Amino acid sequence: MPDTPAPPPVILGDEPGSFPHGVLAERHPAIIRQVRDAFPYDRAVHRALDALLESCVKGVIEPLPADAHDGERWRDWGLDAYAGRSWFDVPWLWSESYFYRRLLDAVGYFGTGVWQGIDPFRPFKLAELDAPETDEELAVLDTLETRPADERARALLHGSLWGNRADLGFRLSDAEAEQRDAAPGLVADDSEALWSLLPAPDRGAGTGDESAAAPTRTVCLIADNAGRELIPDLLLAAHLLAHGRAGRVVLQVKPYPYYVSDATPADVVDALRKLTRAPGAAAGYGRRLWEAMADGRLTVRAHPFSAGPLPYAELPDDLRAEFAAAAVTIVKGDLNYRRLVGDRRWPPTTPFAEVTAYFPGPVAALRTLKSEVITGLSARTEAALVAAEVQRWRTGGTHALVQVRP
Ligand SMILES: O=P(O)(O)OC[C@H]1O[C@](O)(CO)[C@@H](O)[C@@H]1O
Repeated sequence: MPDTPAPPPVILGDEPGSFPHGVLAERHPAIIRQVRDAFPYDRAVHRALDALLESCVKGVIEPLPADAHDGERWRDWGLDAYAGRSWFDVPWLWSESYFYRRLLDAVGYFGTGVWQGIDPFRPFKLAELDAPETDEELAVLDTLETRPADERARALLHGSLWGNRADLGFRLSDAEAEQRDAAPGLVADDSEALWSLLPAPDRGAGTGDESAAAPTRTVCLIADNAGRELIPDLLLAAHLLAHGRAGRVVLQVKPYPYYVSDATPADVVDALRKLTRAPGAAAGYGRRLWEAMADGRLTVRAHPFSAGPLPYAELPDDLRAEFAAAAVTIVKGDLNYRRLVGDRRWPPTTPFAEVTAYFPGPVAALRTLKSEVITGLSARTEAALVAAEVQRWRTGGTHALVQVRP
């Protein structure tokens, strides 16, 4: 039996001029500057932010404070092996993730002072939630309500997919991202396979009497960004519950602020309040979601692993069991895609099913492309993308994919 070939190398940020290097050397300092200006932080926080900035650009990975509540966990995740090394010389996935954990330390998020538990990205998240574009997107629901259920389902799935473009970390240092007239190209579309994993629509469902819906299975949704991505995710969840496509939706969010715009439980509540206070059909979605949370059909989880630096191949047993029992686990966004397939230099035509064979249950990725890793493309699609955009299609946020491993 020939040995299984070694996987391609893990992506590092050690190549000046490369995308990962730019994220570590330019985007992270930009995020530190934006966070510093967003709050009336005291001198101690400013000193800590200066030290982190120095460390990011010229220094090495520092260990967590000795009294860090999650020190043991980060040591299990590899901190002892990486402390003392350059941010650019360890797996990019790991160093990027650890940057956000160190940023929370610098602003006193886990401390005992006035900044304890204050999300350093909250101003950016609230500004997005209150932006006119968000109201415009919610107003579309009034029109959508007049369409047949299967058309609504497809529209809400696409809303969840393209909601991933709204990513503050991606935009904070790429201001043109919003203005760029994205040529929204789907580089892979397994949407029909995704729908086939879900129970058939319940004929009586959608009548508002969800109790009529057949007892169906759980859909896990590993969320990504708050605001204009989380709202479409919640709308999709509401539709699945209302139409018998899921008996329960488990929404996995982050236990603390992460990657600027990643959703926390507080962001879920903000999104629900936004919906319930919106005019038109959006308020009905908000009320149904609020009730579903209250009766357990919508469950929100915030597992520590969700804000960790490891690939999903290293899922802890409790999450493995949860995903194994689900009809499908929908994995949202670019970072989750990197964790799902492994942040490696896969040939783009590497089968998605091959790199996700370890995943304990059926899995679907909904992602806009914002980093280099890619799998599951046809040779024809790859050739067309390269001919049109060289390698820009990988990181510009203008292309997306729906990939499924049943
Ligand atoms: O919010 P998303 O879709 O996970 O995107 C986060 C992505 O943005 C970046 O920080 C920069 O593109 C990536 O490193 C990361 O995977």
